[in-house]
Amino acid sequence: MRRPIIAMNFKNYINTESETTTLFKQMKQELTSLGNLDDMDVYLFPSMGSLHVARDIFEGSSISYGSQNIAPEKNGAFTGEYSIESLIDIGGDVVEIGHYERITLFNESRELINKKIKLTLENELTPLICVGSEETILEGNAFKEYMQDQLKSYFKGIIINETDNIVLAYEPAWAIGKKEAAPVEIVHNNHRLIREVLSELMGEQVAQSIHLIYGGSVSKENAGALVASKEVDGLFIGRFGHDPKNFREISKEIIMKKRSE
Ligand SMILES: O=C(CO)COP(=O)(O)O
Repeated sequence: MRRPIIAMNFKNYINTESETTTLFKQMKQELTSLGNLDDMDVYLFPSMGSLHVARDIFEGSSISYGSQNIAPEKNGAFTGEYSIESLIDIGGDVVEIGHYERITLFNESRELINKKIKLTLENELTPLICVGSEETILEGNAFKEYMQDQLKSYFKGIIINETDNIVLAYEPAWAIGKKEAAPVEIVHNNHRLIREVLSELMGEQVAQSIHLIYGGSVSKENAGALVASKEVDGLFIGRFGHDPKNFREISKEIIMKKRSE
């Protein structure tokens, strides 16, 4: 059984120590008010300069935190990058890799993403890998072909085991930063197709162990419908989770829908 996931990417929206401290304390309180979350995974990706705040507030709780990016190697000459050694040192256990903004704004190649996935798995952390970030709406065979190509290059030379904790976040570029999320039918169908591709590449058993979540303009209004499919293991929240009350509502939808399956 795959564990349901509540994930949130803060990008560079909330950056100061005081803002982050206030927000994280409120979010922790809101999540606590939802009861025991031992059957869920909560992954938060603060703005990189605020990781120490996440450590101070979430260490020892069931809320995990991680970095929005890492250097492709453990250490060395990578000016301006964040080392996985720092993340491990600060108690992080999840790494976001290959977000659409990393690809378009910072020219990340598939080869580089492949190295980051390898490094994360070698260090026994959880990679949360963004996929499907194409600019145009792709469905059916066109989407499947895109995914075959992307996943082949992302996992090149990597042997995946059922016991590895891997999360793929389907984040179509055309639904990021918008008013509305991708239509529910497209999300559910494309998740099914991603799983088919994973099965072809890695075998059914391994494919079934990989988590698939959706991201792109997730809100308290659309969260319930988006997670109402066994193919969707959770959501990757952005802007519409900045208000702790909205974050609570979105989390509640995920918890309710996944527990009732
Ligand atoms: O990119 C996202 C999560 O990684 C989604 O962001 P928005 O929800 O703000 O569109």
